[in-house]
Amino acid sequence: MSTLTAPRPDLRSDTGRPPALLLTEVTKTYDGAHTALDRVSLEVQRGSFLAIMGPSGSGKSTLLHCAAGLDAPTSGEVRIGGTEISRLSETQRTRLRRSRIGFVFQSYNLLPSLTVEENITLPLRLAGTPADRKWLQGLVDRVGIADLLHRRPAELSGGQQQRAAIARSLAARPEVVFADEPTGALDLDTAAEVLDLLRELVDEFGQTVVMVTHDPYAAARAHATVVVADGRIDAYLRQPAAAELAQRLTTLGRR
Ligand SMILES: Nc1ncnc2c1ncn2[C@@H]1O[C@H](COP(=O)(O)OP(=O)(O)OP(=O)(O)O)[C@@H](O)[C@H]1O
Repeated sequence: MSTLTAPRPDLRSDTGRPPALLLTEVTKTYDGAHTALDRVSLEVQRGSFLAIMGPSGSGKSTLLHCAAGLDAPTSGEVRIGGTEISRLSETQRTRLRRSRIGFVFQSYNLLPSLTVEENITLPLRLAGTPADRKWLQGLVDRVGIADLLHRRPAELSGGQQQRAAIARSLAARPEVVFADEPTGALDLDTAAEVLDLLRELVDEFGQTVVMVTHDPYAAARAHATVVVADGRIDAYLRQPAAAELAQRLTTLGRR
């Protein structure tokens, strides 16, 4: 078994603590026939930013869903901060997702009838966790939406909505934030700002982020990129250049 390790930023030491995310020999078979993930092992250290890339249909979403407890693997083990989640019941997984995992989606997924502030604190209310006001204030200041808290999502730009979604993902101080194409709906400049923000949250707050993306420039903002092909990890690249990733994906697309 090859366990791959994302590099850790300098100046941070958490020796002795389990990794933020650990996948061991994870296999996912759909309809008892199609193997979407084939014995994938992956270790993501706390405070690191990992990108997942690969051709269409290679298994990126399946990997994200199994790693984030949205779906159960057919075999193998998934641990979030040391807790084995692959054998939990659906109810237990839902509870764990609310308290220990954050999500950022391409389409923001903010509830239109709630204000930005209500959207951000919704995961806490669902988890029954008391709000840490000081943390939340620092978070909305850092994310740059402190002046927008009383607006509804429809009154925000796409970039502002994604910033609000990022603040929501961090409200409960989760073990891992999973981002699924977080810049897919944004123009180039706004996408770059959102990626810079994600990277800064990793570097400043020690947050762990795992991001699926089709964009080599987005992946190049991470500490490392896993390239998935045919349900397996084809490559693990530390700080690859966007051009190298683009070349690799073009080659895989031709296979
Ligand atoms: N619910 C499902 N039932 C059956 N097959 C599925 C299901 N979800 C995904 N698959 C199959 O598993 C494989 C991997 O799909 P997955 O969505 O993980 O790929 P992906 O890399 O995220 O693709 P894309 O970049 O196009 O979103 C594909 O062959 C897909 O058709």
